[in-house]
Amino acid sequence: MGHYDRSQILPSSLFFPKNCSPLSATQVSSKGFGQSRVLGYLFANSTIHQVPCIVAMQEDNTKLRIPHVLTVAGSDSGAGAGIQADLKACAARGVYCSTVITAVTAQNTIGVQGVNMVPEDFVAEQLKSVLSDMNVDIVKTGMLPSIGIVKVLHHCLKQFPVRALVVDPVMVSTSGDVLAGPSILAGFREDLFPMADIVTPNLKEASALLGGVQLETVDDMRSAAKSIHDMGPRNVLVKGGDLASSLDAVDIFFDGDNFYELRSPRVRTRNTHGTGCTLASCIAAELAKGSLMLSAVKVAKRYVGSALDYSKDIAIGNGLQGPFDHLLKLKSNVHNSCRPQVFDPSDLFLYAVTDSGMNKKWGRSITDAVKAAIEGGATIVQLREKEAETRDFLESAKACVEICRAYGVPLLINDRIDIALACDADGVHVGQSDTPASIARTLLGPEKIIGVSCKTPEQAHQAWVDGADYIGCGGVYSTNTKANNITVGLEGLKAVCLSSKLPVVAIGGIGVSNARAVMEIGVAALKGVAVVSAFFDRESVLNETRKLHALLKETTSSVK
Ligand SMILES: Nc1ncnc2c1ncn2[C@@H]1O[C@H](COP(=O)(O)OP(=O)(O)OP(=O)(O)O)[C@@H](O)[C@H]1O
Ligand SMILES: Cc1ncc(CO)c(N)n1
Ligand SMILES: [Mg+2]
Repeated sequence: MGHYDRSQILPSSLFFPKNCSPLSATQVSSKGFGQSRVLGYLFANSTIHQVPCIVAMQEDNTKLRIPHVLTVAGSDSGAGAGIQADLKACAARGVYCSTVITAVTAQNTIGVQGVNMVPEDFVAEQLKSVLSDMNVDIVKTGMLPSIGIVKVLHHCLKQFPVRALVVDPVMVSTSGDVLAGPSILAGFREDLFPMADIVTPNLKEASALLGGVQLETVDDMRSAAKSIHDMGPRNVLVKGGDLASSLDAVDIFFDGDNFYELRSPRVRTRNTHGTGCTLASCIAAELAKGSLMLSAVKVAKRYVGSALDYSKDIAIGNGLQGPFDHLLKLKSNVHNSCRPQVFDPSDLFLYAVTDSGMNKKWGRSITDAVKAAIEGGATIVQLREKEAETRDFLESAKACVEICRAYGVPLLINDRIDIALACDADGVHVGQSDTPASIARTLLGPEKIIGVSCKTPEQAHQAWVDGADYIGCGGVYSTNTKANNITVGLEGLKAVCLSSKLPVVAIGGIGVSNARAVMEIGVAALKGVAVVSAFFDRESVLNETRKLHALLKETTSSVK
C-alpha cells in the first residue's frame, strides 16, 4: 500500500531484536489469547499507513503472531497455479495464507476449459470476513476477472489497510487462455497500481499494459519496467520466463531509481505452470516475514528456480505445461515407490554395518561391500564410516542409496544426520553420545527410520520416548570394532529386549558361530542380528552374508 518499508513496522518488523526485551515494550492491554495468557499487545504504527502491527506475547515470551498473506485470486482445478499455488507457496515458505476466491476455473495441463466468476458482492463478503478479523500482513492479488472485482478490492483495501500490496496482473495464462480481458487494464492502472508496492507482469501482461508494444529483449523489459513504474507502483518486476531469446530466466526489477537484472539458469522442463503465481506469493510471504523488497524478490526467484529444478522430471497430466512441486516432496515418493515408507521391524533380520577400515584393508569400495551384503541376504544396511572425509562419504552414500533403493533395502547412516539428509537416506543410527534421537527426529521428520544404541532398559525406554523406531543392543560379545566397549552379554540383551517397547537388533561380535545362541534367547522384541566384522573383515562378503542368512532362517524356523 505504497512505501512498504520494513523500518516503519516497529520494532524491527514483527520480531523483537535480541537486545530488546519484549516485556519492556509498551504494554497496552492484557487479554486472553487462545489458551495462554497474553501479557500484552504491542502496537507499532507504520508511519505512512497507520497500520497497527500487533504482536501478542505469552508469559514465556514466545510470540503467537505468525506472518499472514491473503491471496485474492482464482481457483485452478489442476492446482498448479492460482489459489492452490499460492497456498502451497506460502506453506512452503512458512507463512499463513488465507484465500479470497474471485473465480473458479476448469483447467488442466492442456489449457483453460471454463471460467466461472464469483459475484462481486460475494468477493466483497470474503474480503471483509478475512480483513476485518485475521490480522493480514500482506495482500497478494492474482486473477481479478472483472473491473467490478478490482473496484471491490480497492474499496476494501482502503477500509482495511495492510502493510503491503503485491499485484500479479494476471491476464493471459501461459497456455494462451484469457483470464482477464482488456477492460481490466483501466482498473489496474487507476485503482490498484497506485497503491501497489510491487507489480509483477510477465512479458505478455507487460505488453498489454503498454498498449501492445513488442517485448523481445532484456532492454525492452527495462523500458517496460520503467513505463509501468510510471503508472504508480513502488516497484516493478517484469518477468522473463517466456523470453524465448534468453538461455537464462531473466527478470528485471525496477525500484524507481535502479534496475536490477535477476538471472538464473533456465530449467529445462515442461512443468512451469504457475511459476508467476508462485513467485508473487513467495514475494508476499517474504514481505510478511519482514524482508526488504529486493531481498524478497531474490528469495522468491531462487525458490521458484529450485522448485522447478526439483520437479523437472515429474509427470502430471498429458498437456504441454505441467504443474511443479512446491513442497519438494513428490519425487522422493517416486523413488520409494518400490518399498513402503513405514519402517518394518522384520527389516532388522540381517543387518549389515559397514566399516571403512575393513573395506580399506580388503581393497573394496563401500558400494561393492554394500552390494555384496545385499546380494548375500542383508535386509538393512548401515554406513558407519568414522574416518571418511565428508565429501567422499557423501558421494559414496549417494551411490549406496541408489543401490539399496534398487533392491528395496533400507539404508541408514551412522551418526551423520547431515549426510543422511543430503543423500536422502532412509534414516540414521545414533549412539548414546551422538545427537539425541529426539533431535534427530525433529531434523529428519516423522517418516525416516531412527535407531539408537542401548545397553540398558533405561536407555531403551528413553529411545522410545524420543521417537526412535528400533534399538541396537550390545555388544553382546566382545568385539574389536569398538574400543573400550562394555559387553552386555546374552543376559544384558535379554533384559533390554524384555523391557523394550521397540524392536531390538543384537550387535557385537556376532557371526555364524554364535548367532543361533543369540536368537535362541527367544524374546519377541528381538528381530535379528547386526554384523560388522563377520561380513566385512572377510575375503568374501557375499559368501559370509549368505551363510549367516541361511543359518538365521534355520534358527528362526526352529525357535518358533
Ligand atoms: N524454465 C524456467 N527456469 C527457471 N526459472 C523460470 C523458468 N520459467 C520461469 N521462470 C521464472 O519464474 C518466474 C515466473 O516467470 P514467468 O515469466 O513464467 O511468469 P508467468 O508467465 O506469469 O507464469 P505463469 O503464468 O505460468 O504462472 C520468473 O522469476 C521467471 O524467471
Ligand atoms: C486461476 C489462475 N490464476 C492464474 C493463472 C496464471 O498462471 C492461472 N493459469 N490460473
Ligand atoms: Mg510463464
